Amino acid sequence: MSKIAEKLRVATAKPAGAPALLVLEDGAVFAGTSCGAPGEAFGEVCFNTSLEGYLEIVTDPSYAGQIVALTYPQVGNYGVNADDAQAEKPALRALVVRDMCPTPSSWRSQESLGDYLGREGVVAIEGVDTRALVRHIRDAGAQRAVVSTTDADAASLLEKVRKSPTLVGENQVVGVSCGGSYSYGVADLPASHDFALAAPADPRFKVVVYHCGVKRSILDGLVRSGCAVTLVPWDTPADEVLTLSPDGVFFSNGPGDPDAVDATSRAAAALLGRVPLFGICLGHQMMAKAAGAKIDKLKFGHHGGNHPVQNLLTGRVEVTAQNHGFCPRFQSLGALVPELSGGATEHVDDLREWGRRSIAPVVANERFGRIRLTHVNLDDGTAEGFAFLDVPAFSVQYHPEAAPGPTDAHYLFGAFARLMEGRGDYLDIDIATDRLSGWKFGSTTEEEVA
Ligand SMILES: NC(=O)CC[C@H](N)C(=O)O
Repeated sequence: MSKIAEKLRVATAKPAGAPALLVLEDGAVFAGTSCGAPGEAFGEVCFNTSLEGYLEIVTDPSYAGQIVALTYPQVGNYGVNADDAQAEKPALRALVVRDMCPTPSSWRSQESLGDYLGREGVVAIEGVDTRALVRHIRDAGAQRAVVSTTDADAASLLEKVRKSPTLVGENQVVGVSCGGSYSYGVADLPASHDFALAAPADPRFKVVVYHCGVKRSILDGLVRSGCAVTLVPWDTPADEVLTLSPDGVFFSNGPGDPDAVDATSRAAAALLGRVPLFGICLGHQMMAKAAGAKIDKLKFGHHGGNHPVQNLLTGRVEVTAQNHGFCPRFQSLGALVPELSGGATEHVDDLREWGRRSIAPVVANERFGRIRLTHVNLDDGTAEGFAFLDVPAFSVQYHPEAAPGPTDAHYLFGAFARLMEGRGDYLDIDIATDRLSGWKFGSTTEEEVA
């Protein structure tokens, strides 16, 4: 080694953390070192493929009950800034990375990610071959796992993992919802984000948000589209919400198995047709369940920032942020309406077929009338968006608020505003000229606010 290289090695070497182990329920073992809080944490292991936005991922309440592995190899380079956090506290069980950077460099950094995780009590392991881990999960599927810095015996950890609870059937929303109602408005926007400066001053809509573990960026998206937001707990009865006389109701993202979150889907069923509705991710699943949809569990889910989704109304492909392990099945909502489905009478197994035919198919739902498939995942053909045609409501499985990820789909917040204005063409728009939300395709800040 040259003298310079040796000096560099000494200057950048970090002190080795305590030994740590990641053990999967199928017996796979990954050794590494601790880079967060000491302890032992159980959960379903998944991987997120985003290239940046680790704080947004770590603080996304939808990760409650899960161990998250980041595929980007070096994590923590630009530190942590509280304005980027999606919730006050992280809800994920543990974090797995290849290499944790202890010396962040950014003018926005307030502390290192490792220090943040330690302070928040999140167990984390580094030094894991995350490529091997991802290939393993891709083949074997999502499963229970443990990260431990306190037990060095893989056999003993495996025994504990196999006794730990599964994600399926557990209500994780209870732990990340709010205790009572509160409001969120222009004054609450994160001050260091450019858009906070350009937000509309006078909210035009009163919106109630079912807080199932909502990401702050979703609230920001609603406020930027002219909403004054009141958040209510996940199990608030629909009648209580209606006494607030909202212009619209929003169903938020949230963790865990949607089939374990009955009170929220019951509320969605009671509100459909009585007030305009919009749902994202778990909210999409809640609205679909209200219409009787069956929910599938995906083999290892969609967690990342580059999932291609085709908008069947415009034909355009949006690159989207995603974070879900479950998905409602479009085919379970009802029989096709041939005259609104290009003459088709039979459901197709692979929903990408509708994009090939340039058709946005419609089913007849027993309870709520006609429902249109508006968005499809181009990687695996899963359903990504529904619009009800006979009641004012629509929802998407992916994350238009990004955080982290691309903002191609931010126009959906503007669409919700148009829905609340009673416009039938609220979704049938050209992304490039969507002016209502102030969004200009390709820009990252609010440049024009109508
Ligand atoms: N981000 C979310 O809202 C996730 C929804 C649900 N918990 C799922 O995993 O599918």
